[in-house]
Amino acid sequence: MGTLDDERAYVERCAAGLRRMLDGARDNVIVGETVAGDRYSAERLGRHLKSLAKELSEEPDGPPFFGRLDFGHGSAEHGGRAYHIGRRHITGEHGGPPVVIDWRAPVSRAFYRASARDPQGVALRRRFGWSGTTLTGFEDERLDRGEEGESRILAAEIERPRVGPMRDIVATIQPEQDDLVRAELDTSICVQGAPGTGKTAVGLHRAAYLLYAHRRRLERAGVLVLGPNRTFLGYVSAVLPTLGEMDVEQTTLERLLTTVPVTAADGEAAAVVKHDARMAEVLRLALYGRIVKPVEPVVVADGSARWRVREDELRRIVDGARRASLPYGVGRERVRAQVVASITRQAEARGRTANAAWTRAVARAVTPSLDAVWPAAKPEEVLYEVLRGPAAEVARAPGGSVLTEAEWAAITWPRPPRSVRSARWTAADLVLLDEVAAMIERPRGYGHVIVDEAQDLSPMECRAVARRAEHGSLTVLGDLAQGTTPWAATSWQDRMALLGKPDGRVIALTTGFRVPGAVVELANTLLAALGADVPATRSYRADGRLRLTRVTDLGEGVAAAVREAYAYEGSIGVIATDAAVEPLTSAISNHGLDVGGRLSVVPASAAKGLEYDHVIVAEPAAIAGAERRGLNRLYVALTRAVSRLDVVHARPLPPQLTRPGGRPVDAR
Ligand SMILES: Nc1ncnc2c1ncn2[C@@H]1O[C@H](COP(=O)(O)OP(=O)(O)OP(=O)(O)O)[C@@H](O)[C@H]1O
Repeated sequence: MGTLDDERAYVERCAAGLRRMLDGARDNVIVGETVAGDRYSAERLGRHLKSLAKELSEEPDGPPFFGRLDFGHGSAEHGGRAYHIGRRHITGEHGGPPVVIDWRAPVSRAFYRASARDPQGVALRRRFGWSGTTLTGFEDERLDRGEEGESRILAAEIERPRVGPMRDIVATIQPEQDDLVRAELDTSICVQGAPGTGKTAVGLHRAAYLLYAHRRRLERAGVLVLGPNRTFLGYVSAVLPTLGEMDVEQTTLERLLTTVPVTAADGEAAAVVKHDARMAEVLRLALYGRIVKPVEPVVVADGSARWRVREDELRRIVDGARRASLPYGVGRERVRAQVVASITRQAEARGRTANAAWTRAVARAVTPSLDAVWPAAKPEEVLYEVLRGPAAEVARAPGGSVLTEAEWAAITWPRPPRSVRSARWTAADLVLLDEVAAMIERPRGYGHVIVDEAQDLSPMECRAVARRAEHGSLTVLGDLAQGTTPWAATSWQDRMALLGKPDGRVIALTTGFRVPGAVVELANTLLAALGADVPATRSYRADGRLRLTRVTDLGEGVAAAVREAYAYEGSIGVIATDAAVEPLTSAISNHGLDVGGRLSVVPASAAKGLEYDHVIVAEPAAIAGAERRGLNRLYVALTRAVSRLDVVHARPLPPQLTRPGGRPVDAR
């Protein structure tokens, strides 16, 4: 079974194994660059080996394993064997069995899933405790004897103060999370989870798992992770590389859709219309409205000959291409090809040989006729026509009746730019431009797309994501209670349909690993007022502290709370309305306290998905009152704390925030 000394000796074997892998990878870099069949594979192989060599040599000296499974003799497949499980596979000596098994391998699954009730052949599960790279101890569960208990190592990992960016959770993935991490590649899933239930962690580990299980397919097709903003990505983007996965594209939807600079902003009324699913129809009609009925034949001069495609034939060609429901750009090229084919037939009937150069020349020569019936289109031009105004005039154009007059008035430019080149685009316009671009030419898709904070996606944004997962699958992560956009989701079924996966399973995660129990209780009192139909959650954490402090001067009060927070280790986040960030930053600095380092002052609008060890929420009533879904915003702010939450307020607290049981919160 192994004593601590045995296990320490095993750590040495792992180190030797890693050295062997590193030497092997280095040798292979040299060989790989010369042996691969073609340039593309040589490059790929070379890149792969180089990154493996780099990874292995730069591997932070993390623990080589975190767990061990000893199978009982009764297990058919693994009878009597023991396996160490770690973040990465470590090869054994002389082609022998690996010394460490990757956490994603099928056999590792039992580490996360086996229980006394269902031991899955496991006699003993061992969890290791480390201090840096020193193995400090282990905990055993003799599942074959029905032993299974609360793990101290697990609790310590979950309750550890947070510093720096988010870490992986491979050592402590919970069974309900493991189910989602290992869901089949072809299944799209939607995870509804209260704050801190590990949605983001699950999404990232699912990406790593899928890449392991379907490496070939996904390396080619690509995996995309979409987060709500850059700060969030900064917080989570190190997790996949530490799991050895460098090739996942992690970005925000806005960045993914940015084809033109955003230099203007919409008011809420305009944004709401622009994000409505009906805009897809408006844009479709505007784009296809550019196609006009042919009124002239196509005539191509060719030396002494003149080739002609009659008006009625051209009309048939155009109608046929329209009916084929091809992307607009492909339709245009089909019309061109059919016109050229018709001319080729005529020419050949007259004894002309149609070689490639001649065909190309004819194809060029028909462009003016093609432009007249099926003009080339750029997304900006189409959107310019839609937003150009005046509203009443645009409303009469194709697609006019899809929106009401008031809606047209909301989105058309009050002072239209002179030309498309001088148009100033907004963030919502990016989504519309993407819609048009995709109607002209299908965008690149991915094998798997993971979208976080998905409750905030608008119907038009969902369509943009759906297009990228059309031939792949989706992991949708979110919490209906945390929706803060005007178009936030109220039901996952609707969103999954908009995301193109109406049959995607919706699964709830209900155990919170971030927020301490007392804080969850307080935040939960808001739920009734949020109108979101979400299951109740419980916190895994019995530790933590909640304090409500009424002050006369908010800046002073917050600075005092910060000073106290500095006495503990871990990150500190002050969360306030966007407008209060500056004055509070000054107030904190004026008290001689450093902003930056482990203290951040965060606008409530950017706090989503983040967590701090100690959170100070400044003036909840102001956060709740700052926007239409201000109470949802407050719910997000209150649920960022890992160890301690201070609520500091000069104004009365919002009445929706009550003590469990319904008593209003007494500030003092
Ligand atoms: N099984 C686990 N073991 C250890 N830590 C975990 C586990 N699951 C989640 N955590 C930790 O709990 C915290 C919250 O996780 P995460 O950010 O993924 O939750 P979330 O559901 O996305 O939250 P939110 O809705 O607030 O964005 C993180 O620090 C994460 O590492």
